[in-house]
Amino acid sequence: MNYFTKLPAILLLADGTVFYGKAAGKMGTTTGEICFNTGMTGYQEIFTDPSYFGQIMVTTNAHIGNYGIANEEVESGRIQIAGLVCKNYNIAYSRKQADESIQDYFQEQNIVGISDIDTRQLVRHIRDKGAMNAIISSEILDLDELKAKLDLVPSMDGLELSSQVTTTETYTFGSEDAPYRVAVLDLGVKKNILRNFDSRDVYAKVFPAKTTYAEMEKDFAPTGYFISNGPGDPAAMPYAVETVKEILAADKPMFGICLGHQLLALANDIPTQKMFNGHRGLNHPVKNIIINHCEVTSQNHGFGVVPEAVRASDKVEITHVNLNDQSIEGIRVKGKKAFSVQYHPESSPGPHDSRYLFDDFIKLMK
Ligand SMILES: NC(=O)CC[C@H](N)C(=O)O
Repeated sequence: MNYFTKLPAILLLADGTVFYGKAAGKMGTTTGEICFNTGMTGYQEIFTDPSYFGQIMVTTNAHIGNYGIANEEVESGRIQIAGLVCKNYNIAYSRKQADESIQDYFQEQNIVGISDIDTRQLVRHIRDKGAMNAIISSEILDLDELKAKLDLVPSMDGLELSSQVTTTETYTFGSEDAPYRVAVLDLGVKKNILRNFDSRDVYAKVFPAKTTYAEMEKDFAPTGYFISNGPGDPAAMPYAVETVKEILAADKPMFGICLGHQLLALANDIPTQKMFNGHRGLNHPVKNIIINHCEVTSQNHGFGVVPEAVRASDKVEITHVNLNDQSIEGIRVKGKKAFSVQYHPESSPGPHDSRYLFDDFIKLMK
């Protein structure tokens, strides 16, 4: 795309609302569940977070692309969002350290976007109407045709997506002679989680989503297990719930983040539910009720554990609560070495308040 020519594009929501904007990224059509992230920075980390697979991302920060793309600043090997909706899509960038422009990056990876959208109006609309599917196109400008395509897109509710983003082969991260060995069940793991392990003397081995507990034990004999973040509906992942149950039965140290938290709840008979609107941003206040301390957290989830079921459970206790909506942000399993949080302590991007949870996991493995 020439810097000066902006071609038309359309964003159609499942409730029939239409936004007209300009083509960004690859010319084409894309679909997914629309969601918004309120972070003021870290767009590249957001684009490459596998938890966003299948979702069209609305960025509320007014400028996207303005500091360019740096090859190192990724959370996985590729862009995972299904599409981008933004206000100012900046092809020119300011940072000397950047390797390329957002436009080259999106074109290389076949990502379709739309810019020049009033994202404040759009976000207020989604906030009031709740999560829904959407379609972006810069090639089909006929609304009936777009609607027909959008009608075919499955709901995120009930969708298993981890098997589409997980590694196909096992790989290791960190130094082989590190004192702790963690088996990572890769449901869509972010690189910064592995970096946080490495910096704490952990040798991690990453396993495909459908690896069983027995296979991980036999192959790696880990000191502890990590259940990763990832996309999709946790209730559609009985295979992973089974693995978590087996790790619990063997009473191995276990830490879960986000999707991993939801699976730890499911393994303790606590159901999960789709949220009206997810939590996605870098400034969500969470209270650690064990030490009576507030953390500002990085979040990205569209499902949650059912709070009443957690409160009624005699198997788990609540460790963290969201101060905006009182949702359950952390649990630990009574009598076991297992705990989890709904938010992202590795926070890439985001504040580092919650990194102590990685240290807590190390203590459990000591
Ligand atoms: N970041 C994550 O692990 C997200 C978990 C789950 N897919 C959700 O949207 O709630």
